[in-house]
Amino acid sequence: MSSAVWRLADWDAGRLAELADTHGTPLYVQDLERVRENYARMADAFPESEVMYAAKANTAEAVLTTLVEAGAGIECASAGEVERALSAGAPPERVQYTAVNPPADDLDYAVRTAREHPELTITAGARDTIDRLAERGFSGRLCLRVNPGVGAGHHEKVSTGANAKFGVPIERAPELLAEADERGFDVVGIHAHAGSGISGEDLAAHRELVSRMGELARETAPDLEFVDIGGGFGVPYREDEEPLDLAAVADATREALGEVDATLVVEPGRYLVADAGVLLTRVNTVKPAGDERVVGVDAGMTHLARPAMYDAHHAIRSLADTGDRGIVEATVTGPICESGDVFGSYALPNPARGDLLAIGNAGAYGYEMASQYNSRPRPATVVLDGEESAVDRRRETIEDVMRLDRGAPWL
Ligand SMILES: Cc1ncc(COP(=O)(O)O)c(C=O)c1O
Ligand SMILES: N[C@@H](CCCC[NH3+])C(=O)O
Repeated sequence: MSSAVWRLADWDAGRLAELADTHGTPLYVQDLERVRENYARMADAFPESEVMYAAKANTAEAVLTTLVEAGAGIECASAGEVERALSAGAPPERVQYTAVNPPADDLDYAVRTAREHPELTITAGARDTIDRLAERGFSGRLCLRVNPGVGAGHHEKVSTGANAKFGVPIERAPELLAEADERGFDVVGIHAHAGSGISGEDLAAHRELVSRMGELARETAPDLEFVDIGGGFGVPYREDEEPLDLAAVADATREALGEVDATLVVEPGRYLVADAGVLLTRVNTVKPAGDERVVGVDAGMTHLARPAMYDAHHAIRSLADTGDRGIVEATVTGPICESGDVFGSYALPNPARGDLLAIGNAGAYGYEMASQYNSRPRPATVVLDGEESAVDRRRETIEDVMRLDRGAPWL
């Protein structure tokens, strides 16, 4: 079995430096072999279950096809993700669209797609959504998203299980399931998701969610096909953090679920892709600031939003030939005109202009949350597979950024 943790030191510095020279920076690099290893570990821990990859973590085409080929289904948060999953070859019966306050266009798309592929499952988290599906003539495979009343996650902004935006209160689920059944929907599953980045003490909250879902399945819906307990499996972001003991988590999950006559579904996103990705960036500016150095790099919050958004920590490794420059405390900042555009403070070999740095664990919610704020083009993604490498997403240009503008000369 592959190592449960892959740290920045495990990346081949020479190869990353070559990729940066060839493709420029900032550059996302995603290792498909590591994605396969992560999937295999998850599938191994949950052998009689279905693993649905939460595509929102990373929709690079090669990542989706790699996971589909490995056997994963795909959990999608939008019409765009469903389209990506299907075009990556996911069989429609392994695709789930989780509708969260869905825009009309998404529902139109989902219903049209379900007409063509009746095996597709649509998950609704509000009675309103069920009504809107019915209005569009949908009576196919329906899953009900439940709000179990217990949330978890690495930050309050990613804890969903007790947030009223997500799902119907668990107490109302029996009534809504029965009603949907009477209205002629093919009610196939129940779903809940505690939140993202669950580890340590949060695991107890997750077990509580699983136990409530088990009870709901036994009590009200004995002929469901599946009970989906969401994703959220955490990964270590700090170099001294331990990885999840996935086998123990899986055992505790099965115990908390109890006997149910339905398939257990898990929806990992981060766990499958986070440590398989790095963001490469070059130092542009070095400024002394008291005992510290302010180190400006060419990646910022528009490329990797997590530090600005959640104060998330991502390890940074210098890939430069730093000789005996010594270690300094460096505040690593981006090029965006916001004070929050800071990755954090790092002890690094004294950085110099042109040094290449690798930012770790960038494979999940990295490129996906990138924006064009400050009219900054989004970076390229290169995927690695053994000795092979390929550009999965090309770097945007300023023309790409302006493509939709009214009156752009090339329109
Ligand atoms: C419904 C649902 N499923 C799965 C996931 C995947 O979460 P994670 O990437 O933490 O595994 C998310 C994101 O939090 C989600 O909202
Ligand atoms: N975007 C979050 C995870 C949220 C997942 C979506 N429910 C993060 O980077 O940690």
